[in-house]
Amino acid sequence: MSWGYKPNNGPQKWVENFPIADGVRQSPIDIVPGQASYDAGLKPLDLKYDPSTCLDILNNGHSVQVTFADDTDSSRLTDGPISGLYRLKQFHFHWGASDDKGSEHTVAGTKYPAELHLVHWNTKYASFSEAASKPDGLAVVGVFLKIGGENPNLQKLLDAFDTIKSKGKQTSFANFDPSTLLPGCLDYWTYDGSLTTPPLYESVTWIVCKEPITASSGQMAKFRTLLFSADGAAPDCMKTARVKNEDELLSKWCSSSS
Ligand SMILES: NS(=O)(=O)c1ccc(C(=O)NCC(F)(F)F)cc1
Ligand SMILES: [Zn+2]
Repeated sequence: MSWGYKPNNGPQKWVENFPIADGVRQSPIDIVPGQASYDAGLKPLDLKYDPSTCLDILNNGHSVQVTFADDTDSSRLTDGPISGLYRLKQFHFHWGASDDKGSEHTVAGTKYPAELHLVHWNTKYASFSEAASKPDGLAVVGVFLKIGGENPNLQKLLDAFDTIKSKGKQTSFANFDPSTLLPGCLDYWTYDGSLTTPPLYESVTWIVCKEPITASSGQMAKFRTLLFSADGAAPDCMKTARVKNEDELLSKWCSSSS
């Protein structure tokens, strides 16, 4: 039985096979803006993405993921809270069964309907897999989705969902620019945390954007048509999101405007 989001294999059970679930820097957390400390030493994020590095879109059974060619530095993250250069590997989403929940991080207890994660790895290591388990191996940019107007950039992804409805399906997906999914303002909170799904490696510098992007309720409903289950198996609608115990956040807050 592999990990998932059901009562018998979900977040409360992950510690049985992944004891680091009880670790010291587990994500997600509740971000409490009033308790975050401002750090004037933090730089604005520098994100540069090359749409020609976009490869394919995949239903991996616990999210929908868009994967990028990471053999060059052309899609990368620098500055912000990190040192060095981190290459974009993939982005994916977490969402809920209804519009009132779904994000993994919360802001003073507020849940958003979904959360986008842009996953980057530190090029001081030879590959993503080598970086994935190192304390400074990964940097994930998180962007909240809130219900609002139709998002035409998000729609390009949703239009591909019908061909990757069940687990394991993937299809080519070219020339998508992930920066079209970023908010206008890139102010962020940052803290040292972990992967939010098994193996829960404590290898992530989290960079959570303060400003959400929008998706319509209909667009959120499209995420929920994706299935956890493989072709032929009993259909099991995908709803993701791990919500960890509410603990203090020792975060730093950057305002690139100041
Ligand atoms: N939801 S998250 O924290 O952005 C997140 C990002 C990446 C992975 C991932 O690549 N797991 C596979 C690995 F690396 F071999 F462990 C898991 C979770
Ligand atoms: Zn994620």
